Amino acid sequence: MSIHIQNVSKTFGNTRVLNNVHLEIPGGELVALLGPSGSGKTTLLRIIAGLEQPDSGRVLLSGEDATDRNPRDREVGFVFQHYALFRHMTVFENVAFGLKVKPRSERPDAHAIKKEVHRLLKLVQLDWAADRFPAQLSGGQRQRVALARALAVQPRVLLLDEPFGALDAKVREELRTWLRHLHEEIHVTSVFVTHDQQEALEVASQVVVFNEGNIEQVGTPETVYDRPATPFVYHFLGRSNTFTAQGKKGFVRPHEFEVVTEPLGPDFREGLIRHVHLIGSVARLEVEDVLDRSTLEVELPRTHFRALGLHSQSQLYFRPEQLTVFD
Ligand SMILES: Nc1ncnc2c1ncn2[C@@H]1O[C@H](COP(=O)(O)OP(=O)(O)OP(=O)(O)O)[C@@H](O)[C@H]1O
Repeated sequence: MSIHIQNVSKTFGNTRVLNNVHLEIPGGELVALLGPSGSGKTTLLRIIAGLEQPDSGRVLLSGEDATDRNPRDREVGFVFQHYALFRHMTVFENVAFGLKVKPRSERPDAHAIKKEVHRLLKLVQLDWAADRFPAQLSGGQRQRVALARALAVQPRVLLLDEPFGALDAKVREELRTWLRHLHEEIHVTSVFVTHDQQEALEVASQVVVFNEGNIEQVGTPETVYDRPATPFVYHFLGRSNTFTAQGKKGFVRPHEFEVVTEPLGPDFREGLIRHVHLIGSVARLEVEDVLDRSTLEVELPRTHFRALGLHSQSQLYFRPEQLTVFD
């Protein structure tokens, strides 16, 4: 199901949270709403769900105006950051809940419900946990139950609000990959809110970058990272240095420097390593630019760092391989 957001604005008190937002999400995409805290992502998600009304503008689902449609009639599934599972129900009962409360005319019989719940639990790889209670599961497992529960009513859109926000880094990473695979399997239009750049870039097919109630850019992860439309997008998506080369001021990402131990040409600058952080396979260096005494962040593969024989206080030469300039 496609989602069209047309000129949506929303104000709470004196704060304009969404400012004439326009967004088109084709059916079957996995879209990340990415932006800093308070930029309006959750509000837009709630407006799509029908949990919040826009002050102006429209929401179209599959091309039909759904702005005044009740949340129940929008066929959306919702997963929140804090797994809102029923604690007194088993995993099976939690997933079955949405099916059991359907009006009698639409409700599947007990046998069909059982079959469907087991199919969904297999999909989220938790079939073995059907008889457990939420308290007997890890955070990541509970979040997968929440997802199975949201999918049980066969939503045409899946909305996820910081679904992995409350989990530790390792589990988050596993669930990212898992969500991407799941989406490849079921292909339901999905929109998730995150303030984590890495998460958006790794999981989504399209990334929507928010800033203070405005959309700064919409594009594939590659596009928003490699061709940011605005300085905000550039800075929000990764670490950066301000750098002036040949009279042009621009930005350079830490890994976009070429580092050598001898000046190979006139465009190489001299630097001094002030500090070395070894982080996994990467060496992150604080480098003092001898020319203007500014400090730059430079990253290179640890193996390359070793091969150059560098260490703290070493002298080196560097030049940007890429300078991003905004007019
Ligand atoms: N029901 C409400 N009443 C009043 N203010 C609200 C309400 N909901 C949200 N806001 C305010 O609107 C702004 C945007 O909130 P929103 O939750 O959409 O941002 P967000 O980008 O999702 O941020 P976060 O990642 O922190 O959730 C915030 O300043 C928030 O305090």
